[in-house]
Amino acid sequence: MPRLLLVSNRLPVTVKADPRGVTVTPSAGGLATGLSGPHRSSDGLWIGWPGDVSKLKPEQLARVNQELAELKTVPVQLSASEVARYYEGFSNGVLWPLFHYLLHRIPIDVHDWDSYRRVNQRFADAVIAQYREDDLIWVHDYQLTLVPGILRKALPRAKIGFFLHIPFPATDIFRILPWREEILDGMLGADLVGFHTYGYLRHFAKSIVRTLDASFSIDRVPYQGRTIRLGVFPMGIDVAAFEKLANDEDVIAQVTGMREQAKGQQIFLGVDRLDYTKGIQRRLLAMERLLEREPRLRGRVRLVQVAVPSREKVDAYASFRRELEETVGRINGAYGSVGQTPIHYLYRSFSQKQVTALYRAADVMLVTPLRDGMNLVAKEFVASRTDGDGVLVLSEFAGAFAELGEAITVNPHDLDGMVAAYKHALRMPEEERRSRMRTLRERIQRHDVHRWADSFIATLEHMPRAEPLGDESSTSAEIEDLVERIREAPSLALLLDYDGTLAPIERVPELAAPTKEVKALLASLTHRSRPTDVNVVSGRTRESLEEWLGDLPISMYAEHGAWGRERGQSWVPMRELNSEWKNSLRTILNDFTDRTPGSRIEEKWASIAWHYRMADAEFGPLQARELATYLTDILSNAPVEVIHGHKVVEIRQQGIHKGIIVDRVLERAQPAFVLAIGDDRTDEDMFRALPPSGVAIHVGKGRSAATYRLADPAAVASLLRALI
Ligand SMILES: O=P(O)(O)OC[C@H]1O[C@H](O[C@H]2O[C@H](CO)[C@@H](O)[C@H](O)[C@H]2O)[C@H](O)[C@@H](O)[C@@H]1O
Ligand SMILES: O=c1ccn([C@@H]2O[C@H](COP(=O)(O)OP(=O)(O)O)[C@@H](O)[C@H]2O)c(=O)[nH]1
Repeated sequence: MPRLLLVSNRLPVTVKADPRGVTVTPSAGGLATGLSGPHRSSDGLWIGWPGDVSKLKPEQLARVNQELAELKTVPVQLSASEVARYYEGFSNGVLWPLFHYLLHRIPIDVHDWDSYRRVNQRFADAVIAQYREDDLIWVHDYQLTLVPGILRKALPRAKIGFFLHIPFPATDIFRILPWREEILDGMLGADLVGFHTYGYLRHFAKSIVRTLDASFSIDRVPYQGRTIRLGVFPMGIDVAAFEKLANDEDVIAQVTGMREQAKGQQIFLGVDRLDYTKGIQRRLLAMERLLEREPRLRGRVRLVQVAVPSREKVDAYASFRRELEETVGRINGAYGSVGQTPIHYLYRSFSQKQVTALYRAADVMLVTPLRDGMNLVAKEFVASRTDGDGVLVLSEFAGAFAELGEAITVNPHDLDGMVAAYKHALRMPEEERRSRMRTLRERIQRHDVHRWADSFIATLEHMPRAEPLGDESSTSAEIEDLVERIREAPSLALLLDYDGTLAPIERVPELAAPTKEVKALLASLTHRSRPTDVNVVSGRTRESLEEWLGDLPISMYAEHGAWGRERGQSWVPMRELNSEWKNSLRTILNDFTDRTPGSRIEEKWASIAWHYRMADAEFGPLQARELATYLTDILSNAPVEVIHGHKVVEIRQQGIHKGIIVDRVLERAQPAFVLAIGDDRTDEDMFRALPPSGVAIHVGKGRSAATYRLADPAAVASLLRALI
């Protein structure tokens, strides 16, 4: 197995310093357990933040670093300001509430993006420093979404996986984020992007379509010359470890103690980080309503709520804690008595052993988040019930819901429904409880955390390595060489595309008029000391070219070569035009345009184009596919071609393409050197028709038959200027 480089915000260690010294101990969280096997067996490294070590003395820090190295971990130290801005400010103040659909928890003014970007760069730098050829890199979670993108640029052929542990929200929520493009682009730096559920995967894929103008098919995303695979990998837990703990003598003694103490009462249990996503407030309100409506239950049920301190410096967490504690006080004040308290609220963290004892002691486990990526507590409860009893109440908004359908399911936004679920749980006959628990146990046993880690790693390992696209611009030395060759040629013909080559692409095509500089440049080219034939070969109409370039001493070819106006002459068709086939199309195209808001028809002489650039990012392509299939079918005997281009379906008379202009120019001008420049698929026809001595330049990224590449119209202008 290749070496594994694991990257997560937190290292799976706990650093403790007290007057006796400092210790670094591996922590027992879900991720740490699941990945410890592959980490060890691949002789891998884990890169992450070791927690706040700022108060350690230099000799203590040296000791910590040595222990971290022994544990095969690489620390990324964060300053107090980075913790405040990258971790608390952006990751947990913005991304966390947004991805959990809780928009009102996001501060109005967000300004920690810069720090998020810089810290992601620091994590990526730490990976790059450790990387050896053939390593597998696995980056985790929302704190590090930019890391795969940064790594892809530095290590184009590396195998990179990314796993998101929290929900990916619906597109309309996600696109609120001003940095949505950067986040998606960062995640797509990976070869494999994993999610807990298919719902999250689908939301991600749709966001790609809407935000990056990319496409996807089932589980593949073609993006920047690579194919990224999306996968569903629901995380499990270390079932064997929980089963073992559940049967531990100490644990059983604790369970007996708790049950004794709660004699005559049914125990409801909640175990969560104190987080507003976990639905703790509504869980309490439902309990309050139950006690209010069912007086006979007062003194007969208790809710033990563990609330682990979490992200306390984030305002939303601090205010949520106040709200929660007020509710606990109110319920206990109203329904408690000298001898009993309905809500046992424990604001601290417990060991895995203590948590397992709580799971075993409970009658009803309440897992009722408003949203939760997975929720491992639900699975740990099931794993701990080696006695086969216990009822799980589970929110349909937890990722775990996709696997644990035998639980009593609740919508935490429906308080009456929650109350009904509590009653159902209290009354459920033992036989039914055991039957449901049996099925739940079988399911989590099969899909444990080791299987989760192995299956992600195996999928990543077997993916083909990304091949660099080779679409970098030509070097300045290469371009200087080319310019020299052209300058030496006794005569020259230039075939220049317009949009994307002489003018930048505009969202509204009518706005792409040439600048004064470009027009002056074209004019100067015609005055070179050696004969120079300047041709603009465009997909635009005659009218557009005439309006924009008609006063220049150049030749122009419109509609991909259907029409030409050669220097000093008037517009003539380049082929015999036959437009009868158009009549039958107008009704169909009008119908599609009416049904597709944002689309429009552009009628030219030799073609009709249906543009959908401004239509809905998902609906437009769907309609276009239907239109193209339908037209190909009904026009199979007509002398036309149906071309599905970028955001356009074009129906064009057969035999008309930019390639036909190459022959015409060669024949007319007999140039010693011919140079064609273009950015689009239609320009490839021109490149293919060049004689062996001709040279083609592609503008921008993407595949092309051209030998040279320039970045953009500005680079084209500077090359043309060098020819004068
Ligand atoms: O590191 P913290 O800020 O203290 O937060 C603890 C972790 O919380 C989140 O957990 C998520 O991952 C779980 C496992 O996949 C999943 O069951 C749960 O639903 C998620 O909320 C967070 O994603 C981690 O990065 C944090 O370390
Ligand atoms: O006092 C506690 C309470 C919880 N946990 C652990 O914290 C994790 C919580 O994971 P979950 O996926 O449920 O939610 P997250 O906190 O990651 O959002 C589980 O493994 C719990 O066993 C713990 O170790 N001590």
